[in-house]
This record gives sequence, structure tokens and C-alpha cells, in this order.
Amino acid sequence: MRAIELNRLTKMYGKSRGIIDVSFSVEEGEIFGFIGPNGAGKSTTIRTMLGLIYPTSGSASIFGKDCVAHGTEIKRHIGYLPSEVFYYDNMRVKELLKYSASFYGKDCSKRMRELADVMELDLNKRIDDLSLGNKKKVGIVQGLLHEPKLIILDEPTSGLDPLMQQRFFDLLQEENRKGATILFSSHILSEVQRLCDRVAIIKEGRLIALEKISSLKENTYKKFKVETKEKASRDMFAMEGVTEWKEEDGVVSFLFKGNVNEMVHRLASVELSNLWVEEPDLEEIFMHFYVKED
Ligand SMILES: Nc1ncnc2c1ncn2[C@@H]1O[C@H](COP(=O)(O)OP(=O)(O)OP(=O)(O)O)[C@@H](O)[C@H]1O
Repeated sequence: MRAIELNRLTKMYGKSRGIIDVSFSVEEGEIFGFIGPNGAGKSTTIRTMLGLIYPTSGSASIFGKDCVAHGTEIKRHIGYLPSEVFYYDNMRVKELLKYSASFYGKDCSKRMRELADVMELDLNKRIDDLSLGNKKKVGIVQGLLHEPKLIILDEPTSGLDPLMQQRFFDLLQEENRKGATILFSSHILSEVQRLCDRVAIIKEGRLIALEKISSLKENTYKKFKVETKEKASRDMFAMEGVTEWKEEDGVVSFLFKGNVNEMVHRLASVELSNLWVEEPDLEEIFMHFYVKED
């Protein structure tokens, strides 16, 4: 069964767009990345999926159940970490987490202590005494407490130091091994690249790409860097599949998608003094999508 299925999901805020015609699905057991710059529509998509706001048109379902019709039931199976967390400041961490756990009708105290240990969170502290990073940890523990089947994380790492980010990623991978599906929204590409199997890229409210991280990185694009004996011109490498052409200090670089033999032929016709062929990082691929769409 699919964990998430969005079908032409659209949300307008009055006349201004939130998201338009967003369709994708996430299989059970996947770690799925959802990336795009600020304002692209990630939070709107997530909030609509969770039934926190209503779609203008289209539909979203979770484990086969429509998010509007079965919102309450669906939420039992979801652990959600919002991008910004607000709490009752005068509560202690432990009280807040117990209060959250009470909604799930489960005894989560053992899991609460385990998670707090891993994330080095002091359960006896008052919320208003916590730093931003520690408040984020409360959100993480709160989201994972009831061992949800689906974990939805909206920009989860902001405020966490690198050590805690790593712990958190390990924790997510462990939850995934135990069967949890994860939707991870971020504008930081390197973390999506590290953790996710597939990624959806959203821009100005519309989905512009849906790919496997591995095929994005390995099969689709190669980054060529070329040093030429003569001054390089754009024409030298102008062929279908070449994008992101740049020249810096006599070294030309570009992304290439297509038959590498054709590129090798083209390179053979130019006098080279050096050549590098590399895997582009996701950032470069991502920029390419954005430039192309513009
Ligand atoms: N409550 C709201 N009322 C009106 N417009 C909104 C509201 N919430 C979001 N928007 C608009 O919808 C669009 C998508 O915003 P959204 O917060 O979903 O993007 P995002 O990708 O999550 O970005 P960020 O990381 O900055 O939160 C933006 O243009 C935003 O201004």
C-alpha cells in the first residue's frame, strides 16, 4: 500500500497560490525527500496532507485513507515535526511529552526516556528554559514517541548542531529499518542526498521533478570539466544535453545528460590539456532544474 498519495493537490490562500496540482506518491518503507526553496510550498503540502488545512481542489490520502474524510484516524499513525514549534512555556519537558502521548492512548514512557537519552534532552527542564535547538529536540521526541508508521518532518534539522543532526539521522534510519515511512522536507540538499531514496522538487507551488537520488546523481548527469589549449568557446561543446556551461580561469565546466560516446567524440575534436569527469552534487543538479524551468 502507498503511504502517501497526492493527486493534483491544490491549495489557494484567497487569490494567492500555495500549491498547484501537486501529485506524487510515497511507497511504504521509503525515505522520501521533499525539497524546494523558501516559499515553494513544502509546508502547505504537508499541512494539507495532515488535514490541518483544507485543499482547494485535488486530494491527498495516507495509507489509502482520504486526508479530509479520515483526518483524525490518520493522525494516529503519523509523527509530525512542524518547521516551527510552539509550546506551553511553563510546562516541563516530561509533562508536555506525557500530555502528547495521552492523545495516542499508549504508554510511551519507556520510548520517551530512550529518545531523550539519544538526543541528550533533559526531561526535567522547563520548556521556557530551553534553547532553540533543545526545543527542536522536544519536537523530535514528541514526533517519534508513539512509534508512528509515517514520520513527516518539516525542516527538522534547523537549530541542531552537527553531532545532534547525525544522532537524529541515525534515529530516523533505525525507525525506517523497523518499517516506518519518512517524508523529509528541506531546503538543504546535502541532507536530503544523505538520507533519502527519492526526491520531489517543488518550485513556486508546482512539482518540477520526481526522481531517485541515485538516478539523479549517477545516471542522469555527468559534470565535465575541461581545460583547452585554445581559448574555449561555447560552440565547442554546444550539443543537446549540455547545460550549466561556465568558464572560470581557463577551465570550462558543464553538466551533460545523454550518450557519453557522443560527448567523447566531441571532446576528441578539441585539443585538451586536461579533463575531469565527475558526479555533480545534488545542489548543481537542483540549480539546473531551477534555471531550466526559468
Ligand atoms: N497562511 C497563509 N496565508 C497566505 N499565504 C500563505 C500562507 N501560508 C503560506 N502562504 C504562501 O504560500 C506559499 C507557500 O508557502 P509554504 O510556507 O508552504 O512554503 P515552504 O516551501 O514551506 O517555505 P518555507 O520553508 O519558507 O516555509 C508562499 O507563497 C507563502 O507566502
